[in-house]
Amino acid sequence: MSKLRIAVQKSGRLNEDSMRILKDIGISIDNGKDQLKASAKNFPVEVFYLRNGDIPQYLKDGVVDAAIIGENVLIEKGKGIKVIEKLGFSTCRVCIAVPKSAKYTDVKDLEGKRIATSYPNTVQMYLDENGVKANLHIINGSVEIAPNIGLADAICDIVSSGSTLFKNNLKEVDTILKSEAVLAVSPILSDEKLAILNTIQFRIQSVLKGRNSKYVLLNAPNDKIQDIINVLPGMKSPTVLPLAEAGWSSVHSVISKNEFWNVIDALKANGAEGILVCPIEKMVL
Ligand SMILES: Nc1ncnc2c1ncn2[C@@H]1O[C@H](COP(=O)(O)OP(=O)(O)OP(=O)(O)O)[C@@H](O)[C@H]1O
Ligand SMILES: O=P(O)(O)OC[C@H]1O[C@H](OP(=O)(O)OP(=O)(O)O)[C@H](O)[C@@H]1O
Ligand SMILES: [Mg+2]
Repeated sequence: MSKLRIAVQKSGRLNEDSMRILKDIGISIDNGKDQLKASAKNFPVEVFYLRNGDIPQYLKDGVVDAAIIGENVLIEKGKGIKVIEKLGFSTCRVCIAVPKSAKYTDVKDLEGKRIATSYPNTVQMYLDENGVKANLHIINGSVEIAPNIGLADAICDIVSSGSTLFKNNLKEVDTILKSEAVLAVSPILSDEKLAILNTIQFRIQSVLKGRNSKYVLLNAPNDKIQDIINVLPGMKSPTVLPLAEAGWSSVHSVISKNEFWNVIDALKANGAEGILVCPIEKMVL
């Protein structure tokens, strides 16, 4: 039986969360130190540990079948590679930044300027879309230093908290794209491998839904139950169970992380007591 070859970042910002999601979907890997390839013990998967920046080419060539990779890298180097799932970690944005003291109204201000970046294709696409001509300086790391040493008038790089820009006396002036880790797929994939990939994707979706939801249990007098049900979304409809104490019930439901605090406030306002909130490991719908 053939194995699905999945690439993950060998080391860096994506590695830990990538390995965690594989573990959470039940793929257990014996990863000896400095191993570049490892087979899962209990699933037809082989994991390849690679540089994030090299993965798009491996996907294009079909050397690996799928990958967990930063979306920004695919946009830069992976034209035509399909993303099948956004994974919700390593969120960042690719931005234009200029020295704090520089004047910047819009992208036209980059006309004729020198821009330092590790993402030349992404910047060029953005400039072309806006009819701006600028000179790109490709640097592989520490891009934020470029304006300070007189190498560039602006930079285009990844921003997350903004602290690297701040420390280098730069300000973010334009966002070219937003990125997060994604599951990407090679265009060359046999039916057998596609079936393995479908199983993996289904499991990932169950894990992500679980991560984005909370299980809530609460007690309430029976005359308040309908009001409480009205503020609970639930997967189907909330579970209502009688308590040992007459006239009281326990209500169980699932709440999305995004609306969590608003729902809790509404539950309290509608007479809920003893509210318990539990994490959900997986949600299989
Ligand atoms: N500060 C950040 N906050 C959140 N996500 C980030 C941040 N910096 C980078 N990322 C995301 O993580 C990915 C990997 O970044 P990292 O710096 O670990 O590797 P890299 O140097 O870009 O790649 P390589 O593995 O080729 O050395 C980036 O492509 C981006 O999607
Ligand atoms: O907005 P912030 O939270 O400060 O994050 C942004 C910084 O993080 C990344 O660098 P990283 O630390 O990955 O170093 P690298 O250049 O060696 O990849 C990115 O290239 C920025 O420099
Ligand atoms: Mg980095």
